[in-house]
Amino acid sequence: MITYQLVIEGSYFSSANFDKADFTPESLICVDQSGIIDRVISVTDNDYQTVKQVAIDNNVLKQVPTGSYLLPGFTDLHIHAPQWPQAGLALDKPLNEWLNTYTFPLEAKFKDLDYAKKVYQSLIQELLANGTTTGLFFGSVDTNANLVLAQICADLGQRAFIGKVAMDNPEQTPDYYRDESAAMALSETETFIQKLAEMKQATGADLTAVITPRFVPSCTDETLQGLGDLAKKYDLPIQSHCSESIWEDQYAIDRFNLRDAEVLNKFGLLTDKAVMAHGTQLSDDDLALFEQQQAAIAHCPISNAYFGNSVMRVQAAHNKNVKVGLGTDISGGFSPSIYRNMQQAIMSSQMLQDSGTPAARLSASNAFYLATIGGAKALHINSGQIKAGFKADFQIVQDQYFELSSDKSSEIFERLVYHTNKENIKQVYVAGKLVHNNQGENNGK
Ligand SMILES: O=c1[nH]c(=O)c2nc[nH]c2[nH]1
Repeated sequence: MITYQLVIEGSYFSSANFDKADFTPESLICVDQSGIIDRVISVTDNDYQTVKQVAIDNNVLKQVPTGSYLLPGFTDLHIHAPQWPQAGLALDKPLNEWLNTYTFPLEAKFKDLDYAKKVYQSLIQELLANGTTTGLFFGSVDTNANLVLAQICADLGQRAFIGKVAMDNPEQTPDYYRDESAAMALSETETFIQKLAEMKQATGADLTAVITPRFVPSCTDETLQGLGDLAKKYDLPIQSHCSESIWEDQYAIDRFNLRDAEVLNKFGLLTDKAVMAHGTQLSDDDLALFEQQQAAIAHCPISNAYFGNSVMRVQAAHNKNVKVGLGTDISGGFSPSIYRNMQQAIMSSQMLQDSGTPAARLSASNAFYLATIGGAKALHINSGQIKAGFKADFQIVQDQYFELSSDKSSEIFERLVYHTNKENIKQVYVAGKLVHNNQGENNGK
């Protein structure tokens, strides 16, 4: 019999598809030494008691307490790591003014590596505590600060996709915060790719470099083209913003006489490994281009309420087979919680429908799919489902109203989506490793 790293005994929820979350009662979820779910054993299976006993003997059994449930960890598809000190602040200006007034000055401070360390330590702890097991991060322009972020993710066990932000267009970026030239933007990106690969090798951490043009306005043509070439050369994911606001959408038309998505595609930046944030202004033709390229959208519903000028059409994108996941967009979005973003995604979709877009509404099951399978598909990772062959990324979540509300599984599920706070997330695992413990070391074992 395989010696497991971890065996969790409990009931769990996992998305079956976009429209349905499955509930599975009492099971053993067996995690192998490489952090992959090897088997899920039902209480009615013959070897349930034997496997459980071996797990007890090996001191690797974790029992989910009554009234708590195992859920897959979440993927956050859009986080600006250096904006963490600004989360919940400075949301009083439209995107372009917000960048220049508040955000570029803040990100420029990350040349100071002590500051970077302090902020990134706090951010990663907070994300893990909120059940986020995989994050797709924009760093800052400064390569060394991005390596500090990567090291902290490695130390704390956060699976991380990280990009050195490239921005070199003197017309849209300030003197104090930009890559000096296209050549510098590209060579620093390549340095970051190589140093991250070395760190991954040295630490064994799950780190991936991401090609990161901030957005079309921030970059010269040469940088956009060079980044497209680097993405191809190293076969890497790409992240940027696309049609986030009316201003950004119009900027691409004014400069290129093309839609924002078409500009990204022209430079080789809209690939099947691309994750484009926001997309509130995407047209049907843009969605068709996303589908053709198999590119994904990071839906950031809280941030979109401030900067997006409208609600992103998640159902329309999903119906066109465009991959969609959720992003907090720290700090355009004030909350580090994907739960808060699931709730906002549902509420915003209701408003979209009420304002005349038919069949726009999202359910709790839809939002949960976006937070789990949607994000994982966008990044091509086997995460977000509790199933053999998937990464053992989990959160153990307490149902606060277990004793006074319905015990129907579909209603427990909705309660978890609507009511889970950081305090209710008792433990979080990435690839079978405990990365957040809000329960005391031996409690519940
Ligand atoms: O929400 C956003 N946050 C940013 O930092 C940013 N940069 C370009 N476009 C952006 N949108």
